[in-house]
Amino acid sequence: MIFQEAALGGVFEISLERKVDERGFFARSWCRQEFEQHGLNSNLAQCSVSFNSKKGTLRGMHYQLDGYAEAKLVRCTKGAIYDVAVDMRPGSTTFKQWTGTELTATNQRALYIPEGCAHGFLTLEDETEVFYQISEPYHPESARGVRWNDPAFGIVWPGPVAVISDRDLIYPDFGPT
Ligand SMILES: Cc1cn([C@H]2C[C@H](O)[C@@H](COP(=O)(O)OP(=O)(O)O[C@H]3O[C@@H](C)C(=O)[C@@H](O)[C@H]3O)O2)c(=O)[nH]c1=O
Repeated sequence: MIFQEAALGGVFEISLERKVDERGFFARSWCRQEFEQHGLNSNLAQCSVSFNSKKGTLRGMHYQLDGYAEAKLVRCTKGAIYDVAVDMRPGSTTFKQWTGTELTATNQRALYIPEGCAHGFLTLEDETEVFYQISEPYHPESARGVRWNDPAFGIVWPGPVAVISDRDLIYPDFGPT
């Protein structure tokens, strides 16, 4: 696997290192040892699939509170997404900054999002499937979110939002509580 750290501390773009032959290729998509060598969280509590019927579906921006904070490895197995992480770690040098990248079934790239970052994506095609590996169990009581268009973060999305859950639509502006 090829690890490239993003501008947001601890976020990595991970590409496949393909071993190509006449049949196609073989490539490792997750490896505990390589994750540990790069200082990434190698715990794996669950894998999940998110299917999105329509282009312009936005899910996010989600995170879980300390104690249940998740590291996520996100991959697009059908279609295409613009995948975004926002740094929600007070004290981090990149607090409130964001990074985004296109993950597609064709580029086969994954994004690693560390604990303390909010995560979300916008689908760029109909019938897009996203595959997650997540380090911690789902704990809805600890789930939190920030709004996709909150000016506190200024995320620049590559297209309009057509489908979004009621919950994700109404997160209040981020600020001191
Ligand atoms: C996230 C999650 C949801 N669910 C259930 C709750 C609900 O009935 C249904 C849909 O849940 P949600 O509306 O929270 O799904 P969704 O909005 O797709 O939530 C996901 O968004 C992206 C951006 C992430 O980063 C994920 O970690 C997760 O938070 O699935 C689980 O059973 N386990 C899980 O781990």
